[in-house]
Amino acid sequence: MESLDQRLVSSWFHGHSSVPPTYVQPLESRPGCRFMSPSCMSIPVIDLGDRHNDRADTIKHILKASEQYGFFQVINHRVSKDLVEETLNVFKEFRAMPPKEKVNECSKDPIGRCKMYTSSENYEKDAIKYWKDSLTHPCPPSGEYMQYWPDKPTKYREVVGKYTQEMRKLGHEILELLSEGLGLDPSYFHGKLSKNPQVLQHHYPPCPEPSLTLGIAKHRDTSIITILLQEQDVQGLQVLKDGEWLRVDPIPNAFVVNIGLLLQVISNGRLVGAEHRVVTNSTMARTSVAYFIYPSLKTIIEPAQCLLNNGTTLPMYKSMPFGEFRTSFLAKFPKFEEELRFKWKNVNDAR
Ligand SMILES: O=C(O)CCC(=O)C(=O)O
Ligand SMILES: [Fe+2]
Repeated sequence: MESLDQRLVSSWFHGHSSVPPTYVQPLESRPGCRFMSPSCMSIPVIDLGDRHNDRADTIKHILKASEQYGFFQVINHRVSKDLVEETLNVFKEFRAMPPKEKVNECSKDPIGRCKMYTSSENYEKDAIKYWKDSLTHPCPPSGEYMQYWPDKPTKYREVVGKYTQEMRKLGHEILELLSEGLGLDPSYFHGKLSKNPQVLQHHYPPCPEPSLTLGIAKHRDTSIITILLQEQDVQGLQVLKDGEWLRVDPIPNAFVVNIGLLLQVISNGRLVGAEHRVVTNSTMARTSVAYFIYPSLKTIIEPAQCLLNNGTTLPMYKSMPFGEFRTSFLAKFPKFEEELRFKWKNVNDAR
């Protein structure tokens, strides 16, 4: 059997003028133009540094974007441009290392929380594979697990350590705005709900037949929110809005933020954990870095009590510890969200 370093798309794609049959998506999943919106349509942009707007305005905009799209970009976020560049560079240096070395650098954690994989986390189960390689590890503020992170390139731990601390601050700032908008305490997400952040870097090599493949299948994130850094000049991310795929084009010095399924549940369905996917292209490799805000495994995920107005509003979702949520999501995807929903026949049945 092939080893992981041999399976990585980046190890073998050179010199292929067509994609192997196992990478050809069924017709209905292919990234055709049929459902593509005009490129003038885009997700909202939230200016976090806008001194002309007051906080109430920013909250109004961010809430509207989260209700209508579940996706937005943030600009003027105060994360240093140099640090963002250094982070992308360190991941690109990682991506250029020999395959065996990459896999070795990600295989130090005895229980596999720091790891590399190709296609998806479920490679064996993926009947059709995805055109990407990924590297992931926890990045809690305590610094725990850092000894299992890659230590090549030499600056990896220093740079990714600083970057994930900045993401934590930015994540809290965004969650404070969303909390205030929803009517929750501004610090609602500061404790166990954001205790287990995870970083996930994707490398999508150029693909000889982009119209037949996908980098990531249509999915929702199982996070509270996700903050994504995408390379300038390489398009790939798309979000499903009203039945059409909308491109999320990179804009300078911005992060893409999306609402995860957990926040959809906590907000009792008010905010949308939107479906998204990644398409490939034939000329340029693409790197993206996702920072997921996750709770600790025992944290109960359920609609926030204070949004149920003392029992006068029905909860739309069942309660579940995050650990169980993750396991069920992976086992039952894509039907999980449906199962999580209460199906009240009428209001009186519920009481
Ligand atoms: O690479 C991207 O642009 C998106 C990645 C993503 O959706 C994910 O990691 O969940
Ligand atoms: Fe995602």
